[in-house]
Amino acid sequence: MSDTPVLEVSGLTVEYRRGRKRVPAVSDVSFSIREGETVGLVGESGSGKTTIGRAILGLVPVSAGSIVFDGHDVTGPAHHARRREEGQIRAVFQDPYSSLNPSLPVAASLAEECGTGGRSREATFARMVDLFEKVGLPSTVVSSYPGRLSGGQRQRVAIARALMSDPRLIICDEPVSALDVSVQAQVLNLLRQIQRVRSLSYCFVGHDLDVVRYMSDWIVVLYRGHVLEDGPARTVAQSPRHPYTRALVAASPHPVVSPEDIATRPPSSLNAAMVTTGCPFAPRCPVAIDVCWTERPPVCTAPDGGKVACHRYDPVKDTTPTAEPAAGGSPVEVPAPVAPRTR
Ligand SMILES: Nc1ncnc2c1ncn2[C@@H]1O[C@H](COP(=O)(O)OP(=O)(O)OP(=O)(O)O)[C@@H](O)[C@H]1O
Repeated sequence: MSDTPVLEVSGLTVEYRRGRKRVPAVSDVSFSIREGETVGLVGESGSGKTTIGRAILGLVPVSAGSIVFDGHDVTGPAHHARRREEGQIRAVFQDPYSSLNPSLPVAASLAEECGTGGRSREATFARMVDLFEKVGLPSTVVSSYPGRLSGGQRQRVAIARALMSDPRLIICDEPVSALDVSVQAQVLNLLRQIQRVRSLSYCFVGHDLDVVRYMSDWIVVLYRGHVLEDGPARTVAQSPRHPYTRALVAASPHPVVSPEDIATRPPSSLNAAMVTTGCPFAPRCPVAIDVCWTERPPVCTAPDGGKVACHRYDPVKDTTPTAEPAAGGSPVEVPAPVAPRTR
């Protein structure tokens, strides 16, 4: 794996319009992806994972921060056009069926979407057959209609399609969530195998920490658009520092709280207050203390380069407490904030 960052995301903030309001979906997110590396974005529904992927793909406007790909600023749709045309950043989404034209054979659908790149029809067709073989599909699939393919085959087609332009980075957004468990491992292993051969970089989006851990070198844990923790995948999954990550690990393979729970949770005035002042996880944190409701947590750097945004992080013990604080208890000594840095 090279040390060269292929992608550098710094202070990314994305807001969506809801009526007259602009609501932040992603706030001040920073991470980098090196050549041949996989960075996993994990968090429950609504944490901003897909929005980050879409911002990298240039599909949503960026309110603040920057996205640098291969040394070039590609922040926002306009700056991104050239890289997108060159196909250097591609995506594999959860539902491959939605992006295949059901009324066209697979080959025609792919040629229509990806273009021929200056190649003849025959050469394009031959390249598809070659890529299909590499992703474990029979060559007959090129002339099949999408509706005739299994979910696993369709996802393999989506992977082949992403590879058509020889990309350097692929955004894998929940690529196995819609597949049978028996097929999930096959597709994940295929992605890993392709990565090894091509030194591809992945930004792997998922809500299942086990899957994200399996695929990633580095994991970024998101909660309501904020990074609560990041670090080497093994550390985050096996020795989580943040109370939220600990809850995610304990609940894996299911998120700590179901999406339905979040959707039906009434927004209290306390919740509303914490959005602008305290830690976003405070309303659900088992070890939150007064300061967690009123002040943004400092971003502390752990010994292995990982970061944790938590008032209760103890840099000496390199952990956060797991028990409820005693009534009126005071926080552990909080280290001076360390500016987030890309690795
Ligand atoms: N087009 C949009 N317009 C307005 N709000 C949006 C839009 N897309 C996403 N959001 C909001 O932005 C926040 C982050 O959504 P996002 O889909 O990025 O999260 P996620 O972690 O990928 O969730 P999921 O796993 O359910 O896809 C959510 O509150 C969501 O409701």
